[in-house]
Amino acid sequence: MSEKEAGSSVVTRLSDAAIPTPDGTFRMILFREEATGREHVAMVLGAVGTGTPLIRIHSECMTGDVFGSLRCDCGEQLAAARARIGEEGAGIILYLRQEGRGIGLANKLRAYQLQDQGFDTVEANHELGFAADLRQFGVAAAMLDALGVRSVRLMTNNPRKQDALEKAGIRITERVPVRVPILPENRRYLQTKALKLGHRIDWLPELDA
Ligand SMILES: Nc1nc2c(ncn2[C@@H]2O[C@H](COP(=O)(O)OP(=O)(O)OP(=O)(O)O)[C@@H](O)[C@H]2O)c(=O)[nH]1
Ligand SMILES: [Zn+2]
Repeated sequence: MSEKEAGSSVVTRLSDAAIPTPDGTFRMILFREEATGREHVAMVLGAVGTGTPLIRIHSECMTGDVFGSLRCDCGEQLAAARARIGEEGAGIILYLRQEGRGIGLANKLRAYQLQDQGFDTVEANHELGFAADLRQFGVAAAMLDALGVRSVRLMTNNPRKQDALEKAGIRITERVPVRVPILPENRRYLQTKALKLGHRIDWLPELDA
């Protein structure tokens, strides 16, 4: 095991194994964030220690990632990122255990109940006493550092994620948009992300409903 520090985050590499997927055989590398005890995952395909690999930093969304919830775009984004990295033959998915933009699964389900009563995703967080987004990305920088990666092309629609990663010491040479289908179930969520959280979702047809 080896410890790595970047910014204020310290991570310890715990273990790893090959994980074959339809998009290629990734190496799953598990890290522990010392400040919180949370275990975060790096899925690494191919050689990434040189150049500027394509990466996705994905925050845990059990409802979308595992169970295919259509309330959000997470599951589609994760699959799209894996496929795109598979096409390039190299890249990294950092899977961060900050469910519900950091409020945890229990509170996210409460937030969904509020959304069913008419609150949007940001208002629901506020109603529960949380800021709109509690996530920290220093741990992602520490994991990249441990993997020998200092410069990346980042797959995201979220400029705040980009800023946070740059502040944590990672150079971003390009932001690569992640296009996902707009469905009746996720349309309002995507609109709110674009209007209130600053996401660049240029393919949303209109922003006024
Ligand atoms: N609190 C809350 N969290 C949500 C809701 N819908 C999805 N999430 C969480 O939002 C996070 C989305 O993470 P990402 O897809 O990595 O990030 P993003 O900010 O959407 O930015 P992108 O890189 O463009 O996808 C996950 O942690 C989800 O669990 C919601 O309605 N309320
Ligand atoms: Zn989600």
